[in-house]
Amino acid sequence: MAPKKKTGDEERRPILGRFSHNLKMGIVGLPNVGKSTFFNTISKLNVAAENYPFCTIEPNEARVPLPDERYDWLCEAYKPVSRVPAFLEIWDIAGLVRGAHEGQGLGNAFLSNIQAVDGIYHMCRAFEDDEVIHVEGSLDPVRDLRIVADELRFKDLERAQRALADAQARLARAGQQAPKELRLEDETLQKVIEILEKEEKAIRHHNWNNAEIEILNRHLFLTAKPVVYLVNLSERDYLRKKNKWLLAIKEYAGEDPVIPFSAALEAHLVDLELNDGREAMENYRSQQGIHSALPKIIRGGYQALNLINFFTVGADEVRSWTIRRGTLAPQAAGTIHTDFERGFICAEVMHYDDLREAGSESALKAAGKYRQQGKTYEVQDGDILLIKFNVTSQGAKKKA
Ligand SMILES: Nc1ncnc2c1ncn2[C@@H]1O[C@H](COP(=O)(O)OP(=O)(O)OP(=O)(O)O)[C@@H](O)[C@H]1O
Ligand SMILES: [Mg+2]
Repeated sequence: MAPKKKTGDEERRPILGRFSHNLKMGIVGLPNVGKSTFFNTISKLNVAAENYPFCTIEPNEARVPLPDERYDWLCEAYKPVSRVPAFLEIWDIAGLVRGAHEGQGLGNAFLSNIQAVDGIYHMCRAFEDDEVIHVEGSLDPVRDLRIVADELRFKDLERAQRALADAQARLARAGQQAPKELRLEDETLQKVIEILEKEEKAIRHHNWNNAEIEILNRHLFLTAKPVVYLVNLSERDYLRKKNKWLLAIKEYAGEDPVIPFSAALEAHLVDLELNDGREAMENYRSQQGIHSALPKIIRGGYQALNLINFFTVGADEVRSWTIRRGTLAPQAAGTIHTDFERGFICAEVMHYDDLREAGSESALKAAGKYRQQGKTYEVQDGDILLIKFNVTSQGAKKKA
């Protein structure tokens, strides 16, 4: 069977956002909705995931292991000396209030934190608790989601207007000689303003063409970032899978994913694991019929950022690597080591699904599913790679 080939230009559509393999999610929402409770819980997952020695990077930055049964299976199959899962980086961001774009609350400092992340966990509060103060005075998650979304939109509008003024000044100076690029920038920014101001829509919800996406990626607007909605429920509502706001929240979210969870319950489970051990926690969980929402939340963030995994396997190490969807084999190899990219010759590729089906590497090879791929191969989620490279004969000379 011919391998899935992806070389045509039509398929290499640019993605909105920064091109990097090191993308971050930020937790955003009104004050007191449960952001830090959630953040502290996921930070502890690092401690709970015994075999990686940490950790919160900064008090408000955490690297969370990606739950992935493919990785677990590979570790079981190869029984390597060392195992390194993939991680998702998550930032806790202080609560935003109405008027932030005009400097209310932490205002611009808050917004620049959002500027630094690539995707947003937009958290809202759907739990009743008279002891926890609500900044807006009453419980209404859809109103709260709108407040935050509007602040981001207003900030984008302000930036787009400034960028447009700048582009138009350059256009005027260039006169007849204005390059096509500059005209396109002008048109795209006008469209951005129309969408934000007239349609009151987020930039990510418009269907942009490739040239426009490239321009937007120079600005990295806040409402262009992917959003995953996290609905923080009471333990009771989460367990009975009922909450009166959920339907309206889903309606508001449209195509963006919505994940109901309970920060209080997740905190409880992680503490149980840290105090009494994993087994005790798992026992409690299965007795009570509780499913943690954390794996879904972490994978949801990963998907929103368009991140995928490839693996390297062997007796020494099984490791899961993170790349952005659309990455070609040499650049994927470069995440392992820059020499691998510089001296890339080819990649030997088997897919996790094929390995799982065949049962062993030799059976997979016998079935003709072990392939050699060149520089134009787009790495697929679940590929297992062995990189062939030669630094001395290639890159080193080229560099000289
Ligand atoms: N699902 C829940 N059910 C009940 N109480 C909760 C739930 N989630 C969080 N809380 C409580 O809500 C309060 C506020 O939570 P937290 O400090 O995490 O909010 P925050 O969003 O980080 O606020 P800030 O923006 O001010 O930093 C805490 O007392 C926390 O215990
Ligand atoms: Mg907080």
